[in-house]
Amino acid sequence: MKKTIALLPGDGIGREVIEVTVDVLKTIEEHYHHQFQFQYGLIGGDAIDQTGNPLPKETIETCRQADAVLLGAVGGPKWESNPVFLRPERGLLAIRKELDLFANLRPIKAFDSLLDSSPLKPEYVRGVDFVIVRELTGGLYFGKPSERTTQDGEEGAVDTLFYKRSEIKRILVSAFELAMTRKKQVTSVDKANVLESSRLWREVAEEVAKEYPEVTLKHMLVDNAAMQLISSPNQFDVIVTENLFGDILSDEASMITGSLGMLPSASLSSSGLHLYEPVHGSAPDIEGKNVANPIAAILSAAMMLRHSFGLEEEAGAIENAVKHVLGSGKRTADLAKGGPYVSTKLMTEEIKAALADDHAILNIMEAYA
Ligand SMILES: NC(=O)C1=CN([C@@H]2O[C@H](COP(=O)(O)OP(=O)(O)OC[C@H]3O[C@@H](n4cnc5c(N)ncnc54)[C@H](O)[C@@H]3O)[C@@H](O)[C@H]2O)C=CC1
Ligand SMILES: CC(C)CC(=O)C(=O)O
Ligand SMILES: [Mg+2]
Repeated sequence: MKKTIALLPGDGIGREVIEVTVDVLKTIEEHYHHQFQFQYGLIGGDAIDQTGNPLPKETIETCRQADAVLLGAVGGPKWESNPVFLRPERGLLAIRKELDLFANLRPIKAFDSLLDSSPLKPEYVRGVDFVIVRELTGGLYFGKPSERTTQDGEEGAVDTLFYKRSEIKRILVSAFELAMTRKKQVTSVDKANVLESSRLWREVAEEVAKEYPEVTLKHMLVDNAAMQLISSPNQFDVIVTENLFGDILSDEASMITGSLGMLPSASLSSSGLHLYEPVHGSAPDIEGKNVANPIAAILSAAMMLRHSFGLEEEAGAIENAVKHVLGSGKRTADLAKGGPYVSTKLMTEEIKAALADDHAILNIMEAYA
């Protein structure tokens, strides 16, 4: 299979994890006889430095001409004093809007071998397998006005949380469709006791639920949801929520798996061009040290192979390789709890070796079938 992949490494550890993820994809290419063409694009602080724009139009063009997009992360202290329109994060928000990537799927799946890496008790973590479906192109991050203002003669600031009915409906439909392929349980998270946007969200959720009689819909207030994620994460199948709540809850939920460095994601659009990105940011505190956990990015690439290219076997092979390496006790620093750990590059080499072994075994089985 021939596919073009747009690569947007971005800043900080985004560059480090994309570099090694490309190595993993090249291993897949070699073993399964595919041809992946990689086209690089600038985004974030890197793009500001080189072009003065956090999302140059050439980057959008590169993405549009690709079959899928793989992104690292953006941001960092170097650009923190930039005016708001020149912040690296603007590039990320802009690409999400530009490509209409409204549905961000963030799977939270606990690996048995990492039960000890989570701060939660193993009995809470074992078997956890749910997906947060985060609305990605609306809500507070895109609301207008978003500015400094004056009220009662005093300086203040305003951000706006606005959702159109159609925006709420399409993300809920995505969540219900996903639930139909899983345990058929949707938990819709909102703050309907306070926010009008949440009351509209609930209304639309009830309407969409009528189209999916096999799916159970539960509403949960976001503060309660934050607590339930820690106290009984096993109750969840599909969580659907608006942009800001999803952002916060998914970082919290990552600790069930042991680290933020474990969570992959897929940002989906109705156009068929999707973007895949680890949930974490550019992690300036560990940048350049070869200690970042590459698994979130590598599993994002697996999601890309499955969702964008239909390469189920290849995606499964990456996931199995990750499982195997973690099962053999290899840990990056974030998972090691002060114990011995391997570098970003070594972890990737282990995953590539497991992929090669897995493939060799498959070849032997085929030969004797
Ligand atoms: N998707 C994106 O591009 C995102 C960008 N950001 C940006 O990243 C910058 C840093 O933000 P933070 O709040 O520090 O969040 P962050 O997600 O970059 O890091 C939070 C903590 O998790 C650790 N961490 C994150 N990913 C890791 C990995 N793969 N392996 C090991 N440890 C990992 C970091 O070392 C840090 O201690 C900011 O400029 C922020 O705006 C933040 C989140 C998402
Ligand atoms: C710039 C932020 C919205 C990025 C982030 O935290 C995320 O998408 O998870
Ligand atoms: Mg976030």
